[in-house]
Amino acid sequence: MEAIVIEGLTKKYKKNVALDNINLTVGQGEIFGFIGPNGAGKSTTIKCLLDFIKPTKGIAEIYGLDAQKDSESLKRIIGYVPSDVHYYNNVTVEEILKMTGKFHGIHNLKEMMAYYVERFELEPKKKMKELSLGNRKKVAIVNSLIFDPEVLILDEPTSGLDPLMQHRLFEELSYHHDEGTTIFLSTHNLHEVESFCTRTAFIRSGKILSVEEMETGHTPAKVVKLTGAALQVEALQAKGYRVLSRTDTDVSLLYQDSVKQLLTDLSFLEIDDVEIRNQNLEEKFLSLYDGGELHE
Ligand SMILES: Nc1ncnc2c1ncn2[C@@H]1O[C@H](COP(=O)(O)OP(=O)(O)OP(=O)(O)O)[C@@H](O)[C@H]1O
Repeated sequence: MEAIVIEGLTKKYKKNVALDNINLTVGQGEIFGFIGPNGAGKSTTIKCLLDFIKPTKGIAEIYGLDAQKDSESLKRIIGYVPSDVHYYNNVTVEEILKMTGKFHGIHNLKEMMAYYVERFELEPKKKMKELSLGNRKKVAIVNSLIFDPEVLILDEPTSGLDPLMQHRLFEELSYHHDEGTTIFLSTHNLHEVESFCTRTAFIRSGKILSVEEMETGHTPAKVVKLTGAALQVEALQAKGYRVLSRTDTDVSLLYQDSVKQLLTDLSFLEIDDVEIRNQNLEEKFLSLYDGGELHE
């Protein structure tokens, strides 16, 4: 069964189309990255999944349950970390975790609280209003992990965390993923996506531009830099190579096919030097976000 299914999801705020007919599926046990520039529609998608807002059109389902109609049941299986953490000012960290423990019927709450308080260096007696941004984020993280959710929906979970806490968070996420939790991770951090996610959707202006496999085994595009006095690359362009940059003596090309074919194609050129490397996610990200259309 798919863990998350989104079909034709659309959200309009008057004339502003925040989500434009998006389709996505996330498999059970996946770590799915969700990445896009500011205002792309990431939080809107998440808010529809959690029934915080009603979509204008379309369907969002989690484990076969409708995000809107079955939101009460879904709250029992989804752990959520918001991008901005707001709790009542006067409640303490301990009180929040106890409420979560009661709601989810955590039998070993005391033990779990002691574990997570130590892992994330929380001060249980502190009131929320006394906490810094990063410490409030840590409370939300612990609150989402403590009941072993079936699905974790994380909206920029590392923003505000110091590097040690970011590392601890990913250790905990790996543990929960190994236990079978499906993770939906919205982030601006390309490194997190590259090193942690199995697949990633790129969203811009409310539209899904592309969904990429992140796992090893996937052959990334190659960036091929050629040096030579009289480089004739028109034949390569006709074969689908894309010119990324060009000077009198250098040409950088983007190529996505077999390495054997690449070497054959290059053997017909007068080249002084060649450098071949994999396109990294940052370049992929920029090529997807730069300009009005998806470049391929
Ligand atoms: N309550 C609202 N009223 C009107 N427009 C809204 C509202 N909430 C979001 N939007 C608009 O919807 C679009 C998507 O916003 P959203 O918050 O989903 O983006 P995001 O990808 O999460 O951005 P960021 O990375 O900056 O958090 C934006 O154009 C935003 O201005």
